[in-house]
Amino acid sequence: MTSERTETSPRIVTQREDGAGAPPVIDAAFARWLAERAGQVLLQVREEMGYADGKALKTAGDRAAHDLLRAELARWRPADAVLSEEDDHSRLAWQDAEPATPRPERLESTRVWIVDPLDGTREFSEEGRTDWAVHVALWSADSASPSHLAAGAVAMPAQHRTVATDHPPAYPPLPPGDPRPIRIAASRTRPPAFVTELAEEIGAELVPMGSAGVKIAAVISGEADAYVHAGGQYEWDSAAPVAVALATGLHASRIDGSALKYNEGDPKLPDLVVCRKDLAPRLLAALQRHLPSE
Ligand SMILES: Nc1ncnc2c1ncn2[C@@H]1O[C@H](COP(=O)(O)O)[C@@H](OP(=O)(O)O)[C@H]1O
Ligand SMILES: [Mg+2]
Repeated sequence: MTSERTETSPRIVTQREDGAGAPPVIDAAFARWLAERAGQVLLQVREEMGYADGKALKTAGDRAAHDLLRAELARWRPADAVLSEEDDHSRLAWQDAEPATPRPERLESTRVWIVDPLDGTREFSEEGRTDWAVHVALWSADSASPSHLAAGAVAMPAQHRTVATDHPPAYPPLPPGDPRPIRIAASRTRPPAFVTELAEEIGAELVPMGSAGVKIAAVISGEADAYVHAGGQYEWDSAAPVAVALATGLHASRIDGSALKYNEGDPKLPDLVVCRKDLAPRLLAALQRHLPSE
């Protein structure tokens, strides 16, 4: 007996070709699916609008990706809470807001999707740049890891790649035996002064690029040895790429070495370091000497 399918046997369809069918059930694969769908929408927005009005392009991209993430999360994970850059900017640090401001629902939830619909917004609006990303992470109260990140995906549609925890990338290759400067990925448009000082002290090179997700993906692929940032950021800027970095076996922490925590009352998460494990002691020691003042 043969198990080959005949011309007339029914085709098992798990997902419609327009991508609108049921997404994967497993959270990590769902995160990849969702980030990639939003990435396709962003490519379309760029295609349709062009680059003449950068501000309008950024706004339209942010909005379109946010709407897609919101709608798909409401449809496929209706019981879960969401923390999204686009929702939360209006009422960051709710503790300091008007007394009547309600406590965000996500703080009572055991599962919270932390999403950045468009990370590297500035680069998205510049023709030819590929250093922008969509971040989708799942925070779970049940996760055993200190960060409580249970899944994450970073889609980089203009680079035709996604890194995600469903298939964590291999640990980055160790550098060749010859000594060569450490490469630190840093903001292309606003590298913190202390990172420049740190790089000088340890003889490192700065590799400028946009988007926190793209920079952490560069550490994951071995294109950079570390990403060091301080001076301001929010949970959505790092949750998804940190989930992937941790799943790959890399070091990820605050710059004082403490654990990165997500789904906090105030979503500000102003600093972090992501690097290979062998580099962490040296970088953290050097960071101690260069900690920026609050
Ligand atoms: N000092 C700061 N304060 C707040 N957010 C910051 C920041 N520096 C960087 N970020 C955010 O971190 C992301 C990566 O920045 P950069 O490309 O400069 O490294 C960007 O996210 P968005 O593009 O989602 O706004 C940016 O807004
Ligand atoms: Mg961002």
